[in-house]
Amino acid sequence: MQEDLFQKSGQNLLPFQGEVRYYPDFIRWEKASELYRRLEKEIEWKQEPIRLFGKTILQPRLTALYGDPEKSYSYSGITMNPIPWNNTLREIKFQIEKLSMESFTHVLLNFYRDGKDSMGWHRDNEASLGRNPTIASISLGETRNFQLRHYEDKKIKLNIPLNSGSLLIMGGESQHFWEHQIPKSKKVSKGRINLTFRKLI
Ligand SMILES: O=C(O)CCC(=O)C(=O)O
Ligand SMILES: [Fe+2]
Repeated sequence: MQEDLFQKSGQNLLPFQGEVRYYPDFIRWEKASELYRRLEKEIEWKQEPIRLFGKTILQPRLTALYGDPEKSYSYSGITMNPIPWNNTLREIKFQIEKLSMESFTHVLLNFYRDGKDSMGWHRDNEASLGRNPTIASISLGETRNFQLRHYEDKKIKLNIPLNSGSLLIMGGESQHFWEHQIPKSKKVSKGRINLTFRKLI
């Protein structure tokens, strides 16, 4: 019983081969709503084309990259040049770095306008992230399901509903052995903003 009190957040949710830690109440609810409203307005959202199986399609969500100006970030056949940090993002970065004791150089932002927006199965395993990257992910707005499955045995699956104000930290070997996605949802009609803080080396 007692132990439950201390395990509400931060314990490793993966059974093996990596770490995924969830902090459901990292930002309190009213503050999370305020940050959502600010970021919806302030961020230079774009719908980027990507190459998938030899075809060019538009991503089913809006994105933006902010961060230290000297490094660009390439994934799924696109290269993004970062926009310099703004105050809202700097404030969130500061709080995450304090909790995780890691430092981050960039944040990739995703805006899922409604349940039709999504992100398919992938691993964040670009060489520019280093061997065992720590990725810190903030959720604001509507709750969406974050699904993980083992890369080799795809039957091993986890579902984590990410609520507004939550922080999810992926680390260790997780990007080698686990892939993740945000599936489409018929139940969701409002927006969710996600921020994934990364360290590019
Ligand atoms: O929206 C999310 O929670 C996941 C985002 C993600 O996986 C990514 O940006 O690589
Ligand atoms: Fe990802």
